[in-house]
Amino acid sequence: MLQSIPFDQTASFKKLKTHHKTISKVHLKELFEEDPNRFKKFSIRLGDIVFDYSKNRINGRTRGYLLQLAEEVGLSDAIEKMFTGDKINATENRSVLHIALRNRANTPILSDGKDVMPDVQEVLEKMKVFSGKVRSGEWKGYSGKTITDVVNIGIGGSDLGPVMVTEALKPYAKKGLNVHFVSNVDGTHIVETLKPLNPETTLFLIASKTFTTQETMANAHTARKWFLDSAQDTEAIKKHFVALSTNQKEVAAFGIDTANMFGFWDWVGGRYSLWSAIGLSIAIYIGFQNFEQLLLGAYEADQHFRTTKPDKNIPVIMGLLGVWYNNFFGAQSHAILPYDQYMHRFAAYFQQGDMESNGKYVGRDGKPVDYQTGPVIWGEPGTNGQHAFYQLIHQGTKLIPADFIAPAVSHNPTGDHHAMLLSNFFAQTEALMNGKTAEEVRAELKNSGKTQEEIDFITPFKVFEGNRPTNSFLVKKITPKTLGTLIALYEHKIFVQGIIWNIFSFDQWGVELGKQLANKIYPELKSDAPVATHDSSTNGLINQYKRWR
Ligand SMILES: O=P(O)(O)OC[C@H]1O[C@H](O)[C@H](O)[C@@H](O)[C@@H]1O
Repeated sequence: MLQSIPFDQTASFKKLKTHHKTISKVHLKELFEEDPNRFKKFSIRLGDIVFDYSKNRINGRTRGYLLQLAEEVGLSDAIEKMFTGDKINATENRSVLHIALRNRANTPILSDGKDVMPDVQEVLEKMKVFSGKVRSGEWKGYSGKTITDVVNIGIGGSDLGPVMVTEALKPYAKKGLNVHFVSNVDGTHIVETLKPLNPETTLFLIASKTFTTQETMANAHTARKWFLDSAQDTEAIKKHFVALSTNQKEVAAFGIDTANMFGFWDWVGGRYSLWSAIGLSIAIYIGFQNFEQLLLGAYEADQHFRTTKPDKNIPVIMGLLGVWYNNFFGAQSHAILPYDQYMHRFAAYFQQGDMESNGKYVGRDGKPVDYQTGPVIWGEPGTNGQHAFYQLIHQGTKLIPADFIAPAVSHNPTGDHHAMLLSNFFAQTEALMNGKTAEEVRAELKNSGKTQEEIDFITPFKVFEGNRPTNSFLVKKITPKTLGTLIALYEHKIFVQGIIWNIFSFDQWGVELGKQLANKIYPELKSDAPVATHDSSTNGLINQYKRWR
C-alpha cells in the first residue's frame, strides 16, 4: 500500500512556494549568462538519448527543493513497491507490473506471492511463434492464401500503443504485410478499413483486456459477419481471428478458439499494455526480434528509474519539472512535440497514458485534493505545429512547458531535409528561451525603409518575451530500442507525478459514468417514441435525433 502524504503539506512545498517568488522573476537568459556550465549541470545521458532540461526556469536550489519533495513524499519507496509487486493500485486491489513484461533479466517478480515471469515468458514465446508464422507466410487463411493484412480491433489502451509504435517503427516493417487499426464504434471506421481488404488474406486481432468493451465487441462482431459472408464456414474463424485478452470465458463465448488466445493479467493496466499480448500487431509488423528490442529499451529505462539517484534520474526530473510548472507557475497543459514524422501519434498515445492516469481530484486519503493534478497533454509533430499553434506558445498569455524530441539520424536522409528539420528543432527551444527584445526588433527594422512612426507602431507586436521552458530529447536514431526507452521514461514520469500528487494513477473510474449512461440510452433509441426520462437538454437532443434519423 502506498502512504498518503498530501504534497501541499510538506516542508519542501512551502520552500518551493517561497523560492518561486524570486526565481519566477529571473529570466532563463540570465540563468544561462550566470552559469556557463548549465547544459552540463542540467542534462542527463541514457544510452543513445540525451535529455537536456537546462532550458527550464530552475537553478540548483530549485532542483534541490524539488528533490527534497520527492524524498518527502516517499518516492523511492513507492518505486520499490511498484517493482516488487505491491498492490499499489489499491482501488482495484492490483499490483502494477508492466515492468515485468519487459524484465529482460527474467528475475522473479512476485504478485500475490507468485512469480509472474514464467507466464510472461510463455506468452512471449507464443507471440514469437505466431508472429513468425504470419510473417513467413506459413500461417494460411481458410482458402490456403498467406496473410497480407492484419486488423487490430481494440480501443484505448488496446489500440493507441500499437498504433503509435507501428507508426513510429514503420521503417522496420515487412513489405507486403499491412496493419490496420479499428477503434471507433462509428461504423465508418470498420467499413472504411475493410473496404479494400480480402477476407481470405485478412487476420483479425481482437484486442481487449476485458473482452466486454462495447466498441470493440461491436466492431469484432461486424468483422466476424463480414468474414463469414465470404468464408461461409464458422470453422474458418480459427484461421482468421485471434484474441488478446485476460478474459478466457468471453473469448470462448465470442467463438474464438482459446488456443488462439494470447493472455495477459489484471496487473497490466490497459494504457501500459503495449508490452504485453496487446503488442502482437507490433510483433507481426516489425518482427519479434525488433519487438524484443523495444522491450529491451524499456527495460533499460526501468533499470535507470529504479537504480539511478534522483538527481540523475530522467523520469524523476521530468516529473518534478512538471509539478513545478503545474503547481507553482499555474501551467495547465504540457506539449509533446516530436520532430519525427513517424512519431506523429506519440502525443496522442500519452494523452491516454497521462490524462487517464493522473486526471484525478481525489487524493489517496479519499478526500478531494486542494491543488492541481494532471496536466492537459497535447502536441503534434514539428514542423507542422510551428505553422499552427506555436504562435500561442511564443506570444500567448499561457505558460506551456514543452518537450521537444528529435532523432539525430533520419530513416529517410533525403536531400537536406533532416538538417532543415533539426535546425528548426534547435531554433525553437532557443527562441522560446531567449525571445527577442524591443531593442533587437528596432535594430532589425532600422534599415527596412519604414518610418520611425511605423517602427514605433510595429515594435511591441514583434517582441518575444522568451522565458518559455522546454525539455529537449535528442535521440541518436528512433529504433525499436530507443523508442522503448523513451516510452518507458514517459510512463515513469507519470508515476512520479501521481506519487507526488498523492493520487492513484492506475485506475480510471472517470471513464465509467459516460459508459453507464450510454448503456441506458442505447435501448431508448430503438423505438421512435419520444423520451421524457432525462433533463430537457438530453430529451430535446434525443427526440430531435429520432425525428431526423
Ligand atoms: O482493453 P479493454 O478492456 O477493451 O479496454 C479498453 C479501454 O477502455 C476503458 O474504458 C479504459 O478507459 C481504458 O483504460 C482501456 O484501455
